[in-house]
Amino acid sequence: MVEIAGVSRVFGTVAAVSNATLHVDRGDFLTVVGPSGCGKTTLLRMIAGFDRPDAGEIRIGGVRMDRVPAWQRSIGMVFQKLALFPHMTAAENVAYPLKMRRFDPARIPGLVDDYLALVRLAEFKDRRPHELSGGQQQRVAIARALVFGPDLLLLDEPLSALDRKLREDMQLEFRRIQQELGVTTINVTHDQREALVMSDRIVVMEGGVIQQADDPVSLYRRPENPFVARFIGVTSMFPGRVTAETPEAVTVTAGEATLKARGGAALGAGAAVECAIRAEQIAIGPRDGAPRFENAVDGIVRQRIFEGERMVYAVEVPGLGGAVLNVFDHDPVSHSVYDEAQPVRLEWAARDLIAFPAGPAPAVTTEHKPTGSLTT
Ligand SMILES: Nc1ncnc2c1ncn2[C@@H]1O[C@H](COP(=O)(O)OP(=O)(O)OP(=O)(O)O)[C@@H](O)[C@H]1O
Repeated sequence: MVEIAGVSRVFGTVAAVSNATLHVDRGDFLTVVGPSGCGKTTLLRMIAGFDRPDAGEIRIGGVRMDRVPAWQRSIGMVFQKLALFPHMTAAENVAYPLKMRRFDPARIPGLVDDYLALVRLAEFKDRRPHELSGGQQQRVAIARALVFGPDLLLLDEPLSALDRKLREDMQLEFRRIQQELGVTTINVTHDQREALVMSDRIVVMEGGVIQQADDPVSLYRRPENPFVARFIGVTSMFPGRVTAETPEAVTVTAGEATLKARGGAALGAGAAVECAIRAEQIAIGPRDGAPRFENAVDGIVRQRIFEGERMVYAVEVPGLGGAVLNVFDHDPVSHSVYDEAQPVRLEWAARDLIAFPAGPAPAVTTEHKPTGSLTT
C-alpha cells in the first residue's frame, strides 16, 4: 500500500532522514517510534506531501507521489494540535471534508451520523469543541479524518496532549476503529508503550536512520542493536568480552563474572560486546538460595520502588564493574521484598542475555517481510 524506497531529506547539515526503506501493507497499523529529533515527523510530512524527499521515492497504492500535491492525496490526518473549527458543531466539523470534496449533499448527513457513531459521539453531534472533553474532541478529529474514506490515515502524536489514563483508553479506541475500518495507518510517536499497544508493525528510528522494522513481539524479543534494546523495554547494559562461542550459546566474561548469552550472533572469540538484559528477565533472591538459571551474580539493593503491580529494584553488582541492573518483580505480594543495602543474588537464563558487538550501532535497514525492489 505504501512503499518508501531509499528516501532521504537533508536540512542544511542535518540529515533528518537517511536512506529510509520500508513498506506498509494494506490495512496495517504501522508506528514509527524514536526519540525527539530522530526524523519521524519529517518522514510523515513527506508521505503527507507537505515536504519532498531529496532522494528516493514514495508510492501510495502503486502511484509515485513525486508530482501529487498534498491536497490530491487520499490521506486523513490527526495531529497533536487539533485543528477543529471552534465555531462549528461536532457534526459540522465532520461534514467539512465532505463539503470540500464536493460529496453529494444528500449523502452527507448519513455519513456524518455513521462516523460520529463509529467514534461513539452520536449524542454529542450538536456540541461545539469547547463543550467536549479532550478525548471527545480527539474522537471528532478521528471521525473528520476518516469520513471521506481516505486510503491512508496519518497520525502525528495525536494522543500526547492527553493525560495518561485517557491516552491509554484512546490507544485502544484508535486500534478498534482502525481494525473496524481496515484503514492503512501510519502513526508517529516517541512513546514505546503506545507503539507496542497499537501497532501491527513498528519502525524504530534514531538519527534519521531506520534501526529495525518488525512486529511488536519480535522487536521486543530480538532487538538487532543496543539502541533498539535500550529504547524498547527497560534494559540494563554492561560491557564484556567473548571467550567461547557455539551456535547455541556465547560465553562472555564481564568484570569478574562468566556469563552465558544467547547464541547466533557469530561474534567470534575475543570480540568486545555490550551485554543487554531486560528488567523482567532477572530473578532476585537471597544469596543462599538454590540456583535457578545459568547466570548468577551477587549484588546490593540500592533502590526499591513499589509501583503496585510490580516492585522495581536497582541493584549494584560489584562483580560486573559496579553496573547497576534494573530488576522488575511482577509478583511483589507473594514474593519476598528486599530492602535497600540488602545483599541479594540476581539470576537469569542464557537465552535472555543478548551480546551485541561493541561500538557504534551499524546503520541497518531491516525488513521482517521484504518486498520486491521498486522500479521507476
Ligand atoms: N524545516 C526544518 N529546517 C531545519 N531543520 C529541520 C527542519 N525540520 C526538521 N529539522 C531537523 O531535522 C531533524 C529531524 O526532525 P523531526 O521533526 O523529523 O524529528 P522528530 O523525530 O519528529 O522529533 P520530535 O519528536 O521532537 O517531533 C531534527 O534535527 C530537526 O531539528
